[in-house]
Amino acid sequence: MAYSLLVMKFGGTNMQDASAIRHSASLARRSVHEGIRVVVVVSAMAGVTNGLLKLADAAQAGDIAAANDEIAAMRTRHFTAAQELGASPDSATVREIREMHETLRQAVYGVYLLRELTLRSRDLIVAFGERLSAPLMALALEHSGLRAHHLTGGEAGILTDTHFGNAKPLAGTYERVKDRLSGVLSAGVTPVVAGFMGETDKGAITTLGRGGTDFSATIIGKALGADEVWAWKDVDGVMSADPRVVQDARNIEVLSYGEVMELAYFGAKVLHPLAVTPLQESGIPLRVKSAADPDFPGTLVQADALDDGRHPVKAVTAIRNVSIINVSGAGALGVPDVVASLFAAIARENITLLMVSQSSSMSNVSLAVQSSDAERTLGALRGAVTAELLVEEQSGVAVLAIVGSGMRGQRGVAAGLFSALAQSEVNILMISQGSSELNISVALDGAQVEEATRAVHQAFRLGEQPAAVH
Ligand SMILES: Nc1ncnc2c1ncn2[C@@H]1O[C@H](COP(=O)(O)OP(=O)(O)O)[C@@H](O)[C@H]1O
Ligand SMILES: N[C@@H](CC(=O)OP(=O)(O)O)C(=O)O
Repeated sequence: MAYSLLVMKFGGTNMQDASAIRHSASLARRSVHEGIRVVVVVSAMAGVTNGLLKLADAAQAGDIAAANDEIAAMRTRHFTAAQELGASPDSATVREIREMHETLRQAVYGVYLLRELTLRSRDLIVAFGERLSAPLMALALEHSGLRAHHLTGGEAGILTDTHFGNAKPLAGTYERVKDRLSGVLSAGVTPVVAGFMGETDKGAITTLGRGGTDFSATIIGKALGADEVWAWKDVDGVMSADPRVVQDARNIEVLSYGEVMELAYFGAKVLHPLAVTPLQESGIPLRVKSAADPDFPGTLVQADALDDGRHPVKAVTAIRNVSIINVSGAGALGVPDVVASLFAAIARENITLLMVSQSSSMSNVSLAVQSSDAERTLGALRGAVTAELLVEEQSGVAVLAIVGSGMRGQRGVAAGLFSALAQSEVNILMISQGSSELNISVALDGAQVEEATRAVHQAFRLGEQPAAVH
């Protein structure tokens, strides 16, 4: 296909040091040299986002020395990369990096003085990772002979709601992004956008949730009507399981938007769960590609799934660190009002429910949530029900899911899952099947999740090459 416009996303691994950045820049340059206009969207250098979260917590806890040490180490890392990419000490890039670290230090000092870390201040701090890597990518592109211009997410036009930490683009975003980036592109300049971040209409910095640079790239892809969005990764593409867990995990050639969303929702870290949503209406494909093997086609994510009829399940994935919150009490849960008030309390707290089940005797409702949300869930539910209902947490759980559009209407898939788990002596705590029939998920003991993933991968022969589909 002859492309005219591509959006390319480079994640933390592809930005981790000068040589990775230089290689990423060369991947963008290859396409620009073929006459394709390219928008580059970058993540923070690997580990920087976690470092920023850690230092913000340290400042809130009163340990300003630890926070400053972390900032100093980060500054050295960015300066070293800039220098290795050819920036002189008095260059605009080095000056900008120095100024950003100074602003970061001041923001962190504010947290320390107040001993208060709001979601809003956390976003301001954590977005520095992407703001600092964008100039490095622009530098690498310029040294490779291109003209480049870096922008923050807000400068690129990404306007979001005020859900700090998990913000969503507002409708006006697409027009703004188009306005702001079209001029840069038509001047023959490659825009480099800091991913993961946007801003509110009042100019406060927001972030789009962990792994959010994928989402930034697809928002920009939709806004500009790109031919495709390419997410470069350190893996071949979206695979039948996490290759760190299953050795013979295989690349999946084609997945539908729906399948990828289910996979991402159920823990496949390879893409942000909402990444494909901007592409669904326009049908713009997303390609997940390997930076180490750029000519390998990777995974094409598009509107239609391709099913070979022999592999109803395409992938197995898991979410770790899950807690099951059990609400029990004889009879009380049979009253519709009581169940409604449980869900209303969850919704007020903006907690994501991974699974829900209610016993047929109506004496028990179980909710699976990320363990990091367990405390808030317990509080919300205890506040919502009367004292005769017992609200308890069972921690150390994992949720395993099988995903594939070929499961629809196919008999025996659930049986295959349960027997694979039974043979591995894995006890199932909860079961759920989405009405879309794109997935079946089970909650199980977290200590058994890797073994269970491997058993399920083998039982559904996910490591095998699928038959050709015409
Ligand atoms: N089904 C899967 N397919 C591919 N990678 C997966 C899958 N599940 C988990 N992963 C993990 O996701 C990682 C890639 O995601 P991530 O590190 O967020 O990418 P990046 O930061 O490069 O955008 C891989 O290294 C891999 O271990
Ligand atoms: N840096 C952010 C955003 C992101 O998308 O990163 P990555 O592309 O490395 O997964 C994070 O760690 O969440």
